[in-house]
Parts: sequence; C-alpha cells; structure tokens
Amino acid sequence: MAQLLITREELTVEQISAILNQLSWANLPPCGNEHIGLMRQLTVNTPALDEIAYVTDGLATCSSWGEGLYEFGEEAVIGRTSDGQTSFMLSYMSPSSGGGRALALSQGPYRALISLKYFVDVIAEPKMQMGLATHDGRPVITIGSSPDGALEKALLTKGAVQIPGYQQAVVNSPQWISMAMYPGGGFFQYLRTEHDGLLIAGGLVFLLTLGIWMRRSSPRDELRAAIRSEELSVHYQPIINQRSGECVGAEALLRWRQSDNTWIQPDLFIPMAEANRLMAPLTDLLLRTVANEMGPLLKANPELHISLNLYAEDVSTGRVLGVLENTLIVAGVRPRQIWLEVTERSFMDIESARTMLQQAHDRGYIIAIDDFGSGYSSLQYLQSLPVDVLKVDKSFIAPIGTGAVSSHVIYHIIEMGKSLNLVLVAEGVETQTQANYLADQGVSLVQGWLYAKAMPIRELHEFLGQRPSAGRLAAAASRAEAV
Ligand SMILES: Nc1nc2c(ncn2[C@@H]2O[C@@H]3COP(=O)(O)O[C@H]4[C@@H](O)[C@H](n5cnc6c(=O)[nH]c(N)nc65)O[C@@H]4COP(=O)(O)O[C@H]3[C@H]2O)c(=O)[nH]1
Repeated sequence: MAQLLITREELTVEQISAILNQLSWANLPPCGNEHIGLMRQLTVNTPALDEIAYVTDGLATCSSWGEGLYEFGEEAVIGRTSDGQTSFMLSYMSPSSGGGRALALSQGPYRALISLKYFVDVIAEPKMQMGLATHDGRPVITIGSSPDGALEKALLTKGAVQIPGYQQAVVNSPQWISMAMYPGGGFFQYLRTEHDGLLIAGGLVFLLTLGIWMRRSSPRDELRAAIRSEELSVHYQPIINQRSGECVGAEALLRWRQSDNTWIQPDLFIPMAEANRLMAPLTDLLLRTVANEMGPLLKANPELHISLNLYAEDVSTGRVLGVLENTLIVAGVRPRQIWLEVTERSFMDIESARTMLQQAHDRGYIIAIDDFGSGYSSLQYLQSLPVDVLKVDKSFIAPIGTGAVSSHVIYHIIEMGKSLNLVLVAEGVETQTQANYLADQGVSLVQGWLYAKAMPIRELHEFLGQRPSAGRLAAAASRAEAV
C-alpha cells in the first residue's frame, strides 16, 4: 500500500508537470477565452486535477473555472521535481472549488491544484493508516491516523523507529516518504518477538523468500498477476431515466480487490496499467466478464444497455471491435445495447480514432463521449465524429446549486449537446437539487449516488427487481438464464 501511494503521487506529478509544460508552450494571452478554455479542458480531462490557476503576485487572476480574482492563503513550499522546474506546495483550493486544502504544483505563473482528498481515495480498508510526508518527514497527507499519533511519529522518524502495537511498511523516494501502518502484531512481529532463534536459524531462507516475494509483489507485477488470475471484478452503476424512474442501463466499472481485502480504485490502477501496457488485457477481461455476467440480462431486455469504458489505444487500433464480437455479440447482445465510452484523450491520433469510431458506429454500437469538457477542441471533435451520447462529467454537476462561478458552465454544455442532437447523460448526480435542475433543463438520463452506487451483478439484479417498472427486467433475465 505504501508503494501504491507513492506510485499514485509520482504518476500524478509526472502527468501534471506535462500539463503545465503544455500550458506554457501554448503561450496564449492570459485569461482570454482561449486560455481559460484550454485550462478548463486540461482540468476536466485529468481526474487528479481540480483546478489550474493563473497567478501573478500571489493573486489568481483567472482559473479553469473562469475569471475572478482570489488570493491564495499562506502556502508552504515542500519540494521540487528533479528538473527543478516545478515546485510543490501545500495550498488551498479556490473558493469556487470549495476552498479545501490542496497540494499545488507550481510552474511559472501556473498553479495546478489537487485536492488532498484525491490521495485519500487509495484505500478502503478502515483499520489501515497511511501517510505521505516530504523526504525530511513533514507530513503532507495522512489517512485514518489514530488519536495516539502513531502514524505522525513514524513519519517523523522516516520509519526508522518501529511503533509498538503496529505493523509498518515504509517506502522512500527522492521526494517522498510513504508509510502504511496496521494495528496489531503481524507475521514480522511474531518472528521478531517470540522466535528470535528461529529467525536467526532460518534467516537465510527467510531473506531469500522475502527477496523473491518483493520482486514479485511490485504493484505492477501484482496488477499483472491480478489480471491473469481474474482477481479484478466488474461493478455496475445503474443509469436511470428520471422521468419514468426506469433503469435504462448500467456503466461497467472495474474493481480490484486484493487478497488482503483492500479495494484499489480504478483511477489508481488504470494509469498504472496504461504505463505498463496492460490496458489491452484489462479491456479483454472487462468484456469477458460483462458478457458472462450481464449477457443474459441484456439478451432478454432489448431496451437495456451496457456502457463500457474504452481506453485510448482501444480506440486508435480498433482491436477492441474483434473482442466485442467474440464476447458480447456471441452472447446475444445487440450492438445498439452496447455504448462505447471514449474520452477526448483517445483523439490524440484523430484520424485513427475517426476510422475506428465510424466502423463501430456502422456496426450499430452507440458512441458516447465521456468526461466531456467544454474547451474549443471538444466542440470540434463532436462535430466531426460519429457521436450519439454526451456524458457530462461530474465536475460540472457538483457545482449546481452552490452558486459557484463554475455552476454556469453546465447550462452551456447542455445547450451545446441539445444543439448537436445528442443524448445527454449526467454523471455524478448526488443531490435532489442537481436532479431537479437537470430535469428542468430536459436532461432525463442520470447516473450517480443519489440513485445508486456501482454494485456487483447480484445486487444489480436485486436493484432491477425493486424498481416498479423494471421488475420485468430481472424476471425476464431469470427466464432467459433458465432456458
Ligand atoms: N463523487 C461521485 N462519484 C461518482 C458518482 N457516481 C458515479 N461516480 C463515479 O464516477 C466514475 C464514473 O466513471 P468514469 O467517469 O467513466 O471514470 C472511470 C473510468 O475513466 C475509469 N475506469 C473504470 N473502469 C474502467 C474500465 O473498465 N476500463 C477503462 N478503460 N477505464 C475504466 O476509472 C474512472 C473512475 O472509476 P470509478 O472510481 O469507478 O468512478 C466512477 C463512479 O463510481 C457520484 O454521484 N459521485
């Protein structure tokens, strides 16, 4: 886990430094429409990033969310990237993004802000404590720390001192110290306290085994092994028509549950898979699992659809079309029940993307643009590609009803979608206020925790059975399975 936290940190810093370089190279007139549009597009397409601000003399003159002056609170510089170009500081989000604490990456006049909450999402194991500190032991983020301050003490000693009553693991990188602690005695403590003799006698064997285990259990190797042993599973998040209350489909989302029952979030392991060329096997696993688990339900309910996330290379190579044929289509699912979600990141090679999406569209699949941002280039893509559905990213839904500057952006996105005759799906709907606003604007397809979180297939069957108009879906699926 300590290694995973550092991996997330390093991948995030690498990705965001590249974004800041891109902004500097673009050299656009500060705070003009094009400049704000580019900052917004980069923010929306980068899950880790909450906001980019353009700063002069400690004042932000504009940000991804528009114009408007605001002052940064007291910031503390805590380190620099190895090339010295980007510095890290503990900072604050702007008032329109909620004002919480943030890690800022600063390069020239740009400040990229990442909410500290982002790093907390790494684990879902309640007893695990985790912390990230600067290389000299100053805590930056702590997760689940206990009142005895054990985690903070361990971080200050850079993990050199073993805190009684905990198992602890520490990983050092040139910039960071990452620590994971678990209460109670574990295997290592048992060996150390009770069986010193055994430890010495077996030391050589133990170290050899540990060496092999450590080599095998880098996060990358664990992910590879998890894909091979199908340790990853798929959860399904319902998509609801809020006018009729019916569940019209579901989005398939990958989940990784490790052998110690820790859940790892996709926005951590997917970048790791991308960096290690593991995305193709991951997509194959997704499609196989969805065909097995949801195939009968979809076959029996022609009106129900499944939304699948494709990654950039799935789109540029077109390889995924063959995999779809051999999995979902063989299982009797109709192409129009399959929505392929693609993000703007897939359009780096726009010509290959256009060819693949056109082929997919011609075969009857529905093309959805995911995590849609409102930059100028987005509109350009929308007009030139065979797109049917626009999935409005949750970052545009969250500000609805808060009075934040960014809350107006959603209105323009909806108008744009309507003018292009696209079906709109709002993602990340959490409150009734958001749902009412969307209904008033004519957006009927919604997805979010207000209705349901992503769930395993068995719970999806129960969910469908409980919905008044959708009970027939589950019943029909059971009949189909029985045949
Ligand atoms: N705060 C909040 N969040 C909500 C709410 N409703 C849904 N979400 C979360 O929003 C994400 C929606 O998926 P996405 O934008 O496609 O974003 C996905 C997608 O880009 C990627 N991903 C997940 N599964 C796959 C996959 O099978 N293949 C590929 N290529 N990417 C995947 O990982 C991203 C994150 O997935 P998840 O962590 O499952 O996070 C999911 C979902 O759990 C809500 O009301 N509030």
